[in-house]
Amino acid sequence: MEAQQESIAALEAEIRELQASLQRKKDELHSLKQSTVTAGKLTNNDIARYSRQIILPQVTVAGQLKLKASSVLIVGAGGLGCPAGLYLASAGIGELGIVDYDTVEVNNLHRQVLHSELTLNLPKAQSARAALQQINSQLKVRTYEVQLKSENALEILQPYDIVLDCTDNVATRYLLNDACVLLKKPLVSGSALQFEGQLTIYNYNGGPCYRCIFPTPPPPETVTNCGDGGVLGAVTGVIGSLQALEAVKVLLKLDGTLAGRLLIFDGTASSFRNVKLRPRREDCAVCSAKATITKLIDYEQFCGMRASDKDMALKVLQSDERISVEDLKSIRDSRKPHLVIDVRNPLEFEICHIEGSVNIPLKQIIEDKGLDDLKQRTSGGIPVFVFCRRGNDSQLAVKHLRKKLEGVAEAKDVVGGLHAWHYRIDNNFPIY
Ligand SMILES: Nc1ncnc2c1ncn2[C@@H]1O[C@H](COP(=O)(O)OP(=O)(O)OP(=O)(O)O)[C@@H](O)[C@H]1O
Ligand SMILES: [Zn+2]
Repeated sequence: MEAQQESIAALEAEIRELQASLQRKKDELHSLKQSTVTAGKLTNNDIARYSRQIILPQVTVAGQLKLKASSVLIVGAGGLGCPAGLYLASAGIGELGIVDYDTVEVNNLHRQVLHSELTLNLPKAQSARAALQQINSQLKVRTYEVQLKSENALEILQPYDIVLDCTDNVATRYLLNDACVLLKKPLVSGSALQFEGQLTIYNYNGGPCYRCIFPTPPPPETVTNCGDGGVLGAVTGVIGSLQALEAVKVLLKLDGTLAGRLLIFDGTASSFRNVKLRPRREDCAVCSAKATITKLIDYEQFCGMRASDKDMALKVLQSDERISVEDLKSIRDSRKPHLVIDVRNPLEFEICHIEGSVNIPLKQIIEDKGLDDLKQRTSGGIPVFVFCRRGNDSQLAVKHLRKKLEGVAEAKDVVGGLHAWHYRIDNNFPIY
């Protein structure tokens, strides 16, 4: 029995090796065909337009032809995808694919430089295509107004030479990694948050894949996105532009790419650092000979972010421990005594807050710091209503406050937070 299993495993390994070798031959054939099909076909316009890069010894006419025959898929037309798209379109890449399922919001405009006031509320993929074709009418752009998922990823990625991960969530990072490994495509992966950015190329030139570096996903509650943590537009501009640069280097087969290295940009100190990444993991779940992932999986579940799990984690309260914005509005209108606590950080509190509310950040509540006068302020059973931006942190805060104020006063979570207040009570109250 054991001997049989060993021969099955050996045969499977041999098949994988044969498949890899077949793919290498296919790639070789593809580039040979490309070089013959495109040889000597720069138009006068191309020469005039790209002359400043054609005269670079690393590019030359041959290189420009390679770029013209290349295709790049940009996943995410946000803070990173926009600058990356700009430079790829300008460089004379033949075809760009753009995947994004979102629409342009006003809070995108400080960094997502392909979108504008004219394209607010339009699908980002459409808005990006229009902007890119304005820059370069020769460029072919294919848009995919869908969420990239296991069901569609292989089909969408298949036609492209290289993929840019310009998204903002861990599940899509694993999905793109696995799809690129299965399809044998390089993945230029960028990220930016606050004043810092990072960049590398996975699955290229014998370098590691994303799973080699991060075999298991981080706990969902430790992940911060731009919406919560903030980001400076120029920082996404730096990283997105570098993603375009790395893609061009890969397409031109130049040395010195970031495969096997991670570039870290610190915008506060204006410094770049290079960190050597660990080599490919011999037992990597997707890129090694011992791979267990041979087709795409459920990435939201893998990353522990299934909507139901997330809801469970957040639903820490019973319904009588919460209040709707409408009911809170009636209490405020009737001028019954009450206390509104806002648990966002002080910088966010400064942006906007409900009149008369008191700012006690969630961290302080969890650590039970500076809450001493709260019992006094609520004595006689003055009810406490807790706000945050969208109604998640406030639930956690209420859980703690109810223990703290037990026997003194009742604390309730305001369902939906300040967003609900804006949409259902007062449109003039700002949201962000
Ligand atoms: N699986 C996916 N399929 C398609 N597009 C995706 C996927 N995951 C993320 N994106 C897109 O990637 C882009 C990332 O952009 P960015 O990081 O600037 O954040 P944002 O979602 O636009 O803004 P914010 O985080 O501030 O609300 C977004 O436009 C988002 O729609
Ligand atoms: Zn790997």
